[in-house]
Amino acid sequence: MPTVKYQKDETVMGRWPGSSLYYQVKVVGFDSKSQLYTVIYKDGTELELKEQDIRSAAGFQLRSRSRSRSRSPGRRRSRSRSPARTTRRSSSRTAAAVAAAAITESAKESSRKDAKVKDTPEADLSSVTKEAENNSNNKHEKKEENNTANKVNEKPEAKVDAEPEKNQGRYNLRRRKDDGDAKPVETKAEEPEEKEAKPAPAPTVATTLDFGGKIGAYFWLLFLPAWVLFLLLQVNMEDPSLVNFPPPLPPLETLWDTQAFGIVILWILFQALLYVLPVGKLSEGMPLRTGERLKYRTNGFFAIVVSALVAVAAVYQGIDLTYIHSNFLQLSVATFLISVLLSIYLYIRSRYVSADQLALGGNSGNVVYDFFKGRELNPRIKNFDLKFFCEMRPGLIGWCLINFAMALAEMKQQGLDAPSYAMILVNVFQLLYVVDGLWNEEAILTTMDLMHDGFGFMLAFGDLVWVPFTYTLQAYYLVSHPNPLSPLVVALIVTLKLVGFYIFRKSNSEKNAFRRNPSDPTLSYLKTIPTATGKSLLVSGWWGVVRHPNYLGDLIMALAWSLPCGFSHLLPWYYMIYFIILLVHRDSRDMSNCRRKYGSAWDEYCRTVRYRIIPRVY
Ligand SMILES: NC(=O)C1=CN([C@@H]2O[C@H](COP(=O)(O)OP(=O)(O)OC[C@H]3O[C@@H](n4cnc5c(N)ncnc54)[C@H](OP(=O)(O)O)[C@@H]3O)[C@@H](O)[C@H]2O)C=CC1
Ligand SMILES: CC(C)CCC[C@@H](C)[C@H]1CC=C2C3=C(CC[C@@]21C)[C@@]1(C)CC[C@H](O)C(C)(C)[C@@H]1CC3
Repeated sequence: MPTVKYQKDETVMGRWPGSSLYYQVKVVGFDSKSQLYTVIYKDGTELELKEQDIRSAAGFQLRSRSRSRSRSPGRRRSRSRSPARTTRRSSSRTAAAVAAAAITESAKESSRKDAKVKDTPEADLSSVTKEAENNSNNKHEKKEENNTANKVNEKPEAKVDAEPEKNQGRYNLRRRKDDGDAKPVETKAEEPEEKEAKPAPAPTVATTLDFGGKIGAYFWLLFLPAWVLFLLLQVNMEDPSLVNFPPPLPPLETLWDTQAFGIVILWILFQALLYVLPVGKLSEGMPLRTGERLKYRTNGFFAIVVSALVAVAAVYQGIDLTYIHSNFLQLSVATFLISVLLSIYLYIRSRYVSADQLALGGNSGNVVYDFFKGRELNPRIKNFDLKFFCEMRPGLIGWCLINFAMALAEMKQQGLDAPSYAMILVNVFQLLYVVDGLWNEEAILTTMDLMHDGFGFMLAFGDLVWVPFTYTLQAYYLVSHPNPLSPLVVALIVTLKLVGFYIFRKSNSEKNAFRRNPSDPTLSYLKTIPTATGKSLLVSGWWGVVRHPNYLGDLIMALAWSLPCGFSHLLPWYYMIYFIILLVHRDSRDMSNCRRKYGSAWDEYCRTVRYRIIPRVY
């Protein structure tokens, strides 16, 4: 690296993304194209930093022991702490607040003592921790070794970042061992120093390819639709056993039905209309890399109530909803076509958006992989958020409508006056799940899909086809495979469902409330681990039991959905099996994302909370 400021193997101070904290790092390389330095932290975390976020080690001066002794005890304690320590939240100070305090206090102090500090680039954490600890009633008693690196807060930085999360975009976080063969497709020229307050777009490059990478993307693109077709053919059979493989294929021309296509289009338009109505709350999403917070119309509960009223009115008007049962294959093919067209549109438009609008994972440079995974994080047509809409409306509410139609089909086919217990349980359980999701619609804004994943084929197909046409298999199965249940069994299954629901709801609400307002007084009893990004991790409460308590609750509920169908066939257990695979994979995706984001703080969390989903088992 002949013409660059910092040399390979040089030890320097690198700013941690989104904060004004500097750590000792080693320069590993420099990319002249992107003008980024690759640096490695002591804990092995590798980042790419701009030159302006690196300082020479000599420019920093760690506070000497003798000097620190003259300070208040609160100040002294703070310096020995690592970014990955466990703290008790008393008066609700969290890492975000600590980081904010670090920034604002250090800015205030630097202007107050301008004359004194101007030419003394001295490292200082005291102003940060003073405010933080005062606010937490000095309960931060636990001393821990700094297992990341020597952390210091550069005092005389005039343009400190008021919102840590705003700055994430300037860095490309990756671990050395995760390096894939992905090529950077879009990087942005370095912005001048003066623009630091408004962060530059992210050099969004997918370095870790999920789902088996490029080859995997080809596989999933072919396999997922074929699998849905297989399931739908299977459930139509009298004996849907794997022994009867392959199920007989209907003539191809019968798969297409223009009326079915029209019905699906009308349904999506109807849901879109309900979504844009100025009814309900406008909720703010999590801060994006640019610092912006998008607004979402969270009127999902209103949408499902109106949809239910329309469905019931339609039945009273003599419209035969069992059409859905008898034309299930045709409806699914029509929806599949729409999801493919939508994915193509999404991919094309993603080629024209700026780098800071891309998701970190779907930008590998490989067309097929990016088409599958999705490139753009929040594709919108004006205020109409396509990802949010597809995830929460047509498919999710369609799931309930289809279940309802299956109950009517069961009554018709079995000659019943009312649906069977099993059908009622499946309908009510899944309706509760969807209604709960829509009632707490705001909580979706802190989930992986909304915050991190791009919108491409996987989610478009998942939301529009996978959810309504495979999550309804239990109800479909019951139409022609009755399974009588005794009241005791019903009671046991209901209890199981309620237990699962309680865990699911409580844990999701706890995390959502914490992410939305880390200072929420109702959460002040919880312990947290601050991270160097400014966000904290919950380490007690539900998130202290296992690392994904919400998945645990969801799995228990899935069990309660399959049990009413009995044990005669594997098909109604398909959801349970698929869901275990999905959540285990999702958990490991989330683990590596969080490991990359939070470095040693995440390791600390994993050491404290040892199990992923099931306590003492997994
Ligand atoms: N029925 C279905 O088909 C499916 C249902 N689901 C359900 O959807 C819900 C959302 O799931 P999903 O989006 O996968 O993930 P989560 O809602 O579990 O979100 C994971 C994120 O939470 C944050 N986080 C993780 N640990 C902590 C902690 N200790 N303290 C604070 N924040 C933490 C991290 O984000 P950050 O730190 O960046 O905020 C992490 O990336 C779940 O209930 C799941 O069961 C999911 C998939 C399919
Ligand atoms: C096609 C692939 C193999 C898998 C695609 C996965 C998607 C179907 C799921 C990814 C995350 C989802 C969520 C829900 C539905 C399924 C998908 C889209 C969810 C909306 C269901 C209702 C819940 O209450 C929820 C927590 C809001 C769920 C959020 C995640």
